Amino acid sequence: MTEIWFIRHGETDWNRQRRLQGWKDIPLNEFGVNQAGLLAARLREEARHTPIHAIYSSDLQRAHATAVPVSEQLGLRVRVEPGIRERGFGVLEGLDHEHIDTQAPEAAAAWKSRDPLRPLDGGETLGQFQSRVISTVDDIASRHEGERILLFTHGGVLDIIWRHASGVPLNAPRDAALLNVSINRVGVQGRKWEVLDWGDVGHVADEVGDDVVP
Ligand SMILES: O=C(O)[C@@H](CO)OP(=O)(O)O
Repeated sequence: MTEIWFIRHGETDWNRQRRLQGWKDIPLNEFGVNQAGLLAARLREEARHTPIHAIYSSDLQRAHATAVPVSEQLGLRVRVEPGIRERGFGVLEGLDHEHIDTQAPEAAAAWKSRDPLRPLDGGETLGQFQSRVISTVDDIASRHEGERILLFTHGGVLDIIWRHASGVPLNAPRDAALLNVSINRVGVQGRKWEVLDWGDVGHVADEVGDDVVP
């Protein structure tokens, strides 16, 4: 088995403003930088009794900047992996949740339908995104059999991971939170994925919310 700890990046201004980022490369805000520091301290303590063997990050700076303080504490380099970047939301990127339906009605409807085949103007279909994420994680896991690794990634990626490991279809309601700097533990053994523990934010107490929809 490979034990993977999926970690969502710290907060950005766009998270706070509820604006969709996708492939837009938005930096952490001050609060997010602080969250990354708290996460790094937590993982340094964890690593004393629970060895961690490798660190991967999405190539988007909000994930990478969350991974860097952890890599410094653990003495491990960050391996950049574009396959675990957020979904490309095309014309929806930059829009906030409040105005999305009026500013881009067709794309917003496609996004909210969660139909894996429905095209999203300028972006990835949900099905393309799912295939990219699952094949990337399977590939990484196969290189780390018997090890424990960290993957710094995004809310949409966590949604795909949770569903795949829990057997919940893409269009069914999700009852798991996708929180900034949360640690989400999954075991991967060949084709069998299993949620070990989800939504651990003990290092930041109650300072985080779930802004990921739908
Ligand atoms: O792209 C975004 O704005 C959100 C969407 O869920 O994800 P994240 O903030 O985790 O990158």
